[in-house]
Amino acid sequence: MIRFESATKRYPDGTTAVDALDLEVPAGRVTVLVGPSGCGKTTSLRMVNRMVEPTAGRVLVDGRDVMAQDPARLRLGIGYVIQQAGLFPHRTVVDNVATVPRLLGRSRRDARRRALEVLERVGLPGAYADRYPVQLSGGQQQRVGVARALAADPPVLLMDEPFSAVDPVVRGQLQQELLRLQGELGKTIVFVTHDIDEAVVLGDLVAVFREGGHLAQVDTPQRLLESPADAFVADFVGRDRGFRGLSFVDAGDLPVEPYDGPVPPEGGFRRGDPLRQVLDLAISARDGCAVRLGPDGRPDGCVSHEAIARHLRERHAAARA
Ligand SMILES: Nc1ncnc2c1ncn2[C@@H]1O[C@H](COP(=O)(O)OP(=O)(O)OP(=O)(O)O)[C@@H](O)[C@H]1O
Repeated sequence: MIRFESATKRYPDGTTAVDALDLEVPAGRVTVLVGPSGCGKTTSLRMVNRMVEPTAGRVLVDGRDVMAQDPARLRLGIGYVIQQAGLFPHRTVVDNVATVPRLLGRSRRDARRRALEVLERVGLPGAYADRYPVQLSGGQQQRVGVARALAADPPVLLMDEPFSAVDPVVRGQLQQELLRLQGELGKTIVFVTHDIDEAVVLGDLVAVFREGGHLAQVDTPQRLLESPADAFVADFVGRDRGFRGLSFVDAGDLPVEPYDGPVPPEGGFRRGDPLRQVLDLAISARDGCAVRLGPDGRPDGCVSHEAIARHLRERHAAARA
């Protein structure tokens, strides 16, 4: 677990980059720091591995003040991924990834084996190993950056806008791959982005910063979308937050009506699917109904968008009661 205790960074020119940050980053989860440009996200992230040293307050990793630890040793347990991967251009992909295991004293052969193993994990099989970074696409370079950060198997991973330089489609793929990888590895990840959609997709917890290095709200994505703490957060999470919030609501207890038609061209939904998908299906269907599929893939009911709206009204009333 990482804990910021009134962590503050003031620069000599008088800029307060981070102002008395109190934040608990739970172990084994993804915590996203999000906010407009210049609000102190990167500075907060870099206080974890001592690339930036707090001028007041403390940052603890597993209960130990980072300032009491040797920076080089501290960083061996903390992977770091940055925008545009930051790869060594004159080293091959496999050598880029093998750098940290080599630093940790592994033999050349051992480090290479480990590098190939993590490259495979991030979706880059052996064929890419001996290429140079310039011979890879932006998305592939980012994967190498992630592989390099994972090579020493650190419990903590710091990721600073790692997917901002790639196009939206590749970005979506990288996000899904990170979630899959995290499902297997369970690292403690601190992820910086200025994109609230990315924050909501990736975060178990989302910390919204406002200008001046202040924390505006820390919550689960669902709570953030449903109950922003104030007008700043509401504005930052965006106007369609109500609709996006439905991504976190399960369609399991939607009341369905009998249906004996075929599977419609737009497809159907299943019990565990998010309500956002069901509502979208209902709105796009010609008759205004989303078809539910049973475990055998055959339709077993349908729900109209009016019924979904009623269900949501009842849900809100129950939450208020
Ligand atoms: N070395 C420095 N000296 C003075 N001010 C600095 C220094 N480094 C950063 N800052 C200021 O600290 C504030 C926070 O910067 P930081 O990089 O943490 O913001 P950020 O939220 O990560 O922004 P972005 O999304 O644009 O990367 C900014 O106002 C920045 O100009």
